[in-house]
This record gives sequence, structure tokens and C-alpha cells, in this order.
Amino acid sequence: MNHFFRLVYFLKYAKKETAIRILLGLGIVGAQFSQTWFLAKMVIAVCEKRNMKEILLFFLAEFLSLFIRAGLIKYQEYFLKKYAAKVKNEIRSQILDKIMVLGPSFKNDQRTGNLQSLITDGVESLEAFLTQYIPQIAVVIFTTIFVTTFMCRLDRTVGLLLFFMSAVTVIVPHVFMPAVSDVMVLYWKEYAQLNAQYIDDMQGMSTLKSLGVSKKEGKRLKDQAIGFAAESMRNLGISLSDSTLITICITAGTSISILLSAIHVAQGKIPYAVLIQVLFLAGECLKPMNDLSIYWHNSYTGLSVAEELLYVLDYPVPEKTKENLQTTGIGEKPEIVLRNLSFQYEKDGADVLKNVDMVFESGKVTAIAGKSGSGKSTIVNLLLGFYETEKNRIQIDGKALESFESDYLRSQISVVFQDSFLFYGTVRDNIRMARPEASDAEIIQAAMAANVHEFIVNLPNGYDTLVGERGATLSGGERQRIAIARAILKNAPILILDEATSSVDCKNEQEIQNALKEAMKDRTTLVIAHRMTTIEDADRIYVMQNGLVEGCGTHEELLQKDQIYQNLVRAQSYE
Ligand SMILES: Nc1ncnc2c1ncn2[C@@H]1O[C@H](COP(=O)(O)OP(=O)(O)OP(=O)(O)O)[C@@H](O)[C@H]1O
Repeated sequence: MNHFFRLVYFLKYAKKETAIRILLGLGIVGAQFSQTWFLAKMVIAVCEKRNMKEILLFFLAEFLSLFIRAGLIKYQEYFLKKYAAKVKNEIRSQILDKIMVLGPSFKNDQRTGNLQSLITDGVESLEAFLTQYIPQIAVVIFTTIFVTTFMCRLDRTVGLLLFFMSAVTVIVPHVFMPAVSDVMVLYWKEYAQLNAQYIDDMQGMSTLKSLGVSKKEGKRLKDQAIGFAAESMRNLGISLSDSTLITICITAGTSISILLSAIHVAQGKIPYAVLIQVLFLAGECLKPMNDLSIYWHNSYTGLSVAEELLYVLDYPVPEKTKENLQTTGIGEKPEIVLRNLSFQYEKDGADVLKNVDMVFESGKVTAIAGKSGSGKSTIVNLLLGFYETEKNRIQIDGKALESFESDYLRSQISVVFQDSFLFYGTVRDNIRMARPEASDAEIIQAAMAANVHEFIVNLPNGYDTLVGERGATLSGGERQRIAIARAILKNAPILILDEATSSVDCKNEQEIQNALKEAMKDRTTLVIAHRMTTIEDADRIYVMQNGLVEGCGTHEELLQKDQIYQNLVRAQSYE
């Protein structure tokens, strides 16, 4: 029930549209009621052999109501699309904003496919509940007041009976609510998991094929689809039982109203003309309730999504993002200090960083070397504020990292990750992303610096060539060089190269190294590299092992005195 009202709250972002939807609903019901009432009046006039003019007048009034109703229905169809789009856009942007605020630490804990299902199909399925069912409740309430008053004037008992039936049709679904909520949640979980599995399999298709397990995986997917189908049937079974109950109430309400009126005519309590009106109107009076039941039925999937949707929206925001934070204070060549920094990814988990002390000097190049899993990328994640650390353990220009607003902090850092992500779009758009206001000339300049201009101009449409999803149409090295151009264009005072040249060949690597030297000028740079050759020129190199800093110095110094570093270099020379 709590979820029910939380979902209704989303309509506050489309108050005007919700009011129009209710008015349109009332207009349609009113036109339909008038049409039937004029028809009843015309039938009575014909039976009583009244004059032609009166009959014709009822006939024209009935047709006019019919046209008004048809016009309103048509407009409502068009309006509903706009209304639904506004509500769904609002919900989607709230989810996306929340995921962005929570950052990679939240995203890494979720299956991407689950989040994707929630944002696409999940939000889509809320349409029926929010834009049809909820406004229809208001339509039913107003209609009930009008119908009860109108019908009570014809036949008091029938009016009260119709009022009772209307109330039942609104209340029944909510009586069923606790019983169905578990089933609905399970239904959505099955659906989201099936979707996530499907996306996983599509993305990992080459791996599945190469491992020769694609058939086995196909069978797993099929079993999951069967599980989902079973859950759908359970969901359908419950939703059908409450809509069947509502249909029985409506049909019984109509029949009993007519029967009661007939008895009252026989008892001489009301004239037969009232019976004719009841005969025509009783069904019409309960029609909005019937529509309500259909909308309720269509709302089931939407309601099943509520738990997951609210889980994301209510997920606690890290403290840092809530406070009044600084949006200035990082200089042109900032100094970064890590003091006694320890970190675990999971609460009560093992320390991934252990009492790390490091200084990335202003305007200099600092490198971190170490075997896989030693904690190098974790330091990058912490510098970007993706995870929270103990306060004041990382300082930039003397100020605690957590005192900076996240957007500001990230605007001061250019990063090239080891698995650079390119978005579906043109090469130009992908580079420009770093600085949307950059001119075409600046984009070309950045691409030249990253040694990728030649490659781009030789593409079929040059800078306007579309790159596939995740840059799938390009090689790892090409993707990386475009990402480097993006980082160069951003022109931030801190440059982080996290294995930036790991996927380029040696020739390209040397050229990129030269380009990066240019980019590193007058910046504070942190380089994390597998290949020792890429960090030989660094002003200072930290050597890490199992989350500990085990050594520090220049390449020559470390070669002389640091055994771990010597081993790293030796291991590399045999590769
Ligand atoms: N999101 C995460 N959740 C839990 N543990 C993680 C997460 N990311 C990394 N780790 C763990 O933290 C440790 C350090 O990982 P990190 O990625 O920092 O190492 P690295 O030195 O950068 O390795 P590589 O050179 O292979 O990229 C590893 O044991 C890794 O398994």
C-alpha cells in the first residue's frame, strides 16, 4: 500500500496533465451518459406517441452527444501519449540521476541488465497505472456522486444500489493487494533476471562460443524463460480473479437495478418510463467502473516494478554528495597527497589498500607500478570520488578530497581508463563529449596530439563516422587513442592514465607516449602502467604489492635498490 502511494506521488510532476486527463474522462462519461439518456427519452417519447418535433430533438441531442464523445475519445488518445511520455520521462530521469549520483560503486553491485529493464520496460509498465488507473479513480468518484444523485431521483433504492456497487469496484482491487504484491514482485524479478541473462549472453557471445558452452547457456536461458512464463501465469491468475469479481459485481449491479425497478413499477411506486431509463442507464452508470477494472488489470506489471524502482530511488546517497561542497580550490598544477590511506570495497572486507602514503607533486609525473591486483586502479577510483574513504586521507592542494563537489572534482581530472568506453555516435561526438563547447579545430588538434587524426580522416566519413556500441567497430588501440584525444581535449589540471597504452602496439605506444608527454606538460599526472617502458621517465615511481607501498624512487633508483621493481622489469622483458 505504501508503494501504491509512493508511485502516485510521481503524478505531481504532471499535475496539469492529470487534471486534464480527469476532465477528459469525465467529459467522455458525461457524453456517453447523455447519449444513452437521450436515447431512453426518445424511446419513451415514441412509446407515448409524443409529437415528432420532440422525438427529433431527442434524436439530434443523442447524435450530438455521440459526436462530442467520439471527439473527446480521439483527443484523449493523443493527449494520453503526451501525458504518459512526460510522466515516464520524469521517472526515468530521476532513476538515471540517482544512478549517476551513486556512481560506479552502486552500479558495480547491480546487474546491468536489471537496471536496464527497470529503466526501459519497468518504467514503461507504470504507464497504465499512473496515467489511466489513478485518474480513472477520480473519474469514478465524480461519476458515482453524479450517478447516485441522478438515479436516486428516479428510484432511490436503485441509486443507492449503484452507489454500493461503485464503491465495491474501487475497493476490491485494494483488498486483493496484499495477496498479490508478493506474486507481483516475484514476477518482475524473474523478468529482470531473464533480461539481464539475455544481455550477458549477447555481450559475452564470443566468449561463450570460444568456450564451447553456447548450447549449455542457451538451455539455461530457456529454463529461465520457462520460469518466467510460470510466474506470468501465476500473476495472470490472480489478476483475473479480481477482475472477474469486479465484472460479476458490475453485471449483478446492472441486473439487480433493472429487476428492482421492474418490481417498483409492478408495485406502482414508479412510472414505467423510469424503468426504461433505468434499463438504458444502469449499464452506463457502471461502465467507468468496468474501465477502472481493465486499467487495474493493465497496471499489474507496473505495480510489480515498484519495489525495485523505490529501492534505487531510496538508496542512501553517500554523505559527501549531500553537503555544501566546494566548487573551487583546485589550482592549475595541484599537489595530491595520500596519507595513511586504507580501503575496503566491502564493509568488513579485506583491506585492498593498507596505510598508503603517496605524494603526486605539482606539475610532475608520478607513476604507480605493481602486479595485477596490487591496488593501483583502486587509487584512481578513490581519486575520482567513486567510493568513500575515511575523511581527509586524500588531499588536493591541501584540501580534503571529500570537501569538493563531485562534479567539480571530476571536471578537474582527465582520465584514460584501460578499457576506454566509446558511445554509439560519431567519432567527433565521442571526442567532444569531454568539452561540449570545443570547436572542430580543437577536436582535430586533440586528435593529432593523440596520434589518431590520420586514422580518423581515413575512415569512410572521417570525423562523422559512426562508431558502434561501446566502440565495437574499432580495435582496442584505436578506441584508446580516441579516448586519449578526449582526455587531451578536456584540458584538466590533473591527468590520470590508467594503463592508457595497454592495448596499443609498440610503434603506436611510442607515438602516443610522445603525444602524452605534450599533454602531461604543466599538469599533475598519475600514470598506471603495465609496461615499465611507459613509466621510465616518470619523476617518481611508487611500487605497490598487495595494497602496500613497498618502494619509491626514480626508475634508475628503483632498478638499483628495489627487488619488487626489478622483478617487475625482469618479468616484462621476458614478455
Ligand atoms: N569493485 C570491486 N569490488 C570488490 N573488490 C574489488 C573491486 N575492484 C577491485 N577489487 C579488488 O581489489 C583489489 C585491487 O584491485 P585493483 O583493480 O585496484 O588492482 P590493480 O593493481 O589495478 O590490478 P590490474 O593491474 O589488474 O588492473 C583486487 O584484489 C580486486 O579483486
